[in-house]
Amino acid sequence: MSALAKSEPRLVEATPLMRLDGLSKRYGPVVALDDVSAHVYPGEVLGIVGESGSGKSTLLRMMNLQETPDAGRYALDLPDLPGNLFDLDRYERRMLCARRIGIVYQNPHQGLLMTNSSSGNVAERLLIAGERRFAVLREKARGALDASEFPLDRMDAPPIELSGGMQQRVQLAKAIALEPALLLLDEPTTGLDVSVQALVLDTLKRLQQDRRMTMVLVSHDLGVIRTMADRVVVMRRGQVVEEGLADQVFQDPQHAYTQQLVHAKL
Ligand SMILES: Nc1ncnc2c1ncn2[C@@H]1O[C@H](COP(=O)(O)OP(=O)(O)OP(=O)(O)O)[C@@H](O)[C@H]1O
Repeated sequence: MSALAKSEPRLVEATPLMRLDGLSKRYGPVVALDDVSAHVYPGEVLGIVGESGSGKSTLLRMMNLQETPDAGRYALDLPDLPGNLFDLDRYERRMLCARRIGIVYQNPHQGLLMTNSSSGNVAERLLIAGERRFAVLREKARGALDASEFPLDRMDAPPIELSGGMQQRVQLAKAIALEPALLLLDEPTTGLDVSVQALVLDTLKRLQQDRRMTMVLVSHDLGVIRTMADRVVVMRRGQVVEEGLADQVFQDPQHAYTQQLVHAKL
């Protein structure tokens, strides 16, 4: 699928950058998450895979502090943060997300102002974090767009005038503009043509390798997870049913549900 070979498995470091412990969330009678725990090591790509409704996006929204669970804890191994990030108030959450967590949504309307310029969308992230100098904003926005392999001659065009692949690159530029500690990707290539999807995945992989970026990638597409992830969490009905190194999980799935997923894909 991708022109870039998957990198060698990275050495596992002792302290996870991110740790989720016992997250549970109900929406009325629907159990979206049931005692979910997961962790991500620095520089690693964690893939989260599972059927529709298994709780993947809910989990990612929690990592982006957009939602609070009914129970559970969330920690990032970064200076000056509480042991449980759900203890932060709304303003503190917003600042932490703007400065340290980037997110790319499946639907660009969720992440972008579609009629503002692409460079303006990226600059907005920098503005929230306190940058006010116009020349610096523009230069940093240009750098982030360039790193996302966005065609710079279109940087003043609004996303609404761009292709789906380019829109995802603007989202990506906005997400990485402040070099976040954690990059969250929620079905970032779903809905794109297969060839465009491969190019966007190549960009993500290049960024990951060059910057040793820590990523959490949610996808229902095993091919995407297989291309990108070092480790995988398999979710079903709000629970983690299997977790392990991606190659192991794909070659020798242990849980009946994972076996079904893997064999359906072959
Ligand atoms: N805001 C909400 N209000 C009510 N129910 C919700 C809400 N968000 C999620 N749910 C429910 O929680 C469950 C998990 O949803 P979630 O979107 O996390 O799954 P998913 O694995 O990401 O699915 P998909 O791949 O279809 O996006 C589903 O049953 C969903 O209907």
